[in-house]
Amino acid sequence: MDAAAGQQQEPQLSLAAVRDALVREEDSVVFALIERARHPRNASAYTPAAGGGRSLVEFFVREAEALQSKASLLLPSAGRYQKPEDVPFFPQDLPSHLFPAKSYPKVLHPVASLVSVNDAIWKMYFNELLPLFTVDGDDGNYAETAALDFACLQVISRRIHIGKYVAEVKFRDAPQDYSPAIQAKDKDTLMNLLTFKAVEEKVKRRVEKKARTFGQNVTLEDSANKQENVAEDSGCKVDPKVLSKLYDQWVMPLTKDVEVEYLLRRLD
Ligand SMILES: O=C(O)C(=O)C[C@]1(C(=O)O)C=C[C@@H](O)C=C1
Repeated sequence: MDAAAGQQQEPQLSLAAVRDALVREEDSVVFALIERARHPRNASAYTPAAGGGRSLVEFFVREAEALQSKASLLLPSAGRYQKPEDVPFFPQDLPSHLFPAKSYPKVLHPVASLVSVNDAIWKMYFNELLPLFTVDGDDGNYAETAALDFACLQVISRRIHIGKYVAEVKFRDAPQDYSPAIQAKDKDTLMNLLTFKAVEEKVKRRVEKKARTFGQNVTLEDSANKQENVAEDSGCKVDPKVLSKLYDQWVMPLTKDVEVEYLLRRLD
C-alpha cells in the first residue's frame, strides 16, 4: 500500500489511513468499469478455444501477469506482485524466482502472501458482474476488451486484498479481543469483531454517488431542468446501482473474507 501522494515515508498503519486507501480505490474501480462499459459483452472473448483450450481473456491475463512480474527483473521497483495487495490470478504461471520480491517494509505477518480470494473474484466478475454493466452485443474488439477486463480484475482484487492491512490494524488495536477467537479458530466471532455496518452503508452510498458523478455525460448546454446538474442514472455510463450492488454483495464480503483468513493465521 503506497504512501499518500507527497509522502515519502511508509504511511502510519492506522485504521483511518487504511480506510483512506480503500476510499481512493473506489475511484479506480468506478473508472475501470466505465472504461470496460465502452464495449459490449463480446462473449467470444470468454469462449474457451477449440479442444478445451483457454479463452482469449484467460490467455491475456496469464501473459500480462507474467510480463508484469518479469518487469521486476529489469527494474525491481517496477515489478508487480511485490506488494501484499497485488495478488496474481495465475501465480503458478509467474517465474517463481521473481514471485514476489520482499522489497517492501514488512508491515504484515508473512502469512499475508498466502491469502488470496482471486478465484472467487474471477468467477464473480465474469458470471455475475460483467452481465450487469455491459450491453449485449459484439464489436469484435476482443483484445481491447480483455485488457479492460484485466484492469477491472486487478483493481477489484487490489481493493479486496487491502483487507490484509485492515485486519492487521484491527488486530494491533485490540489483540486481547482478537487473540481468543483466533486461537479458537472462531470465524463467526472474528467476522462480528471486524464488521462495522455503519461504515459499509457509507461505502455503498459513496460508490453509488461516484458512479453517478464520474459517469455522467458532461455537456456545455445549460441543464436548467436538471436539479444541481446531477445526472439521471439512465444517462450514466455505468448504472450507479451496479456499483453499490458490487460493493454490497461482493467487494465488502470478500474483503471481510480476506480479513478473516489473514487473522486466522496471524498468530502462526
Ligand atoms: O473499514 C473497515 O473496518 C473494513 O473492514 C472494510 C470494510 C469494507 O470492505 O469496506 C469491510 C468490513 C467492515 O464492516 C467495513 C468496511
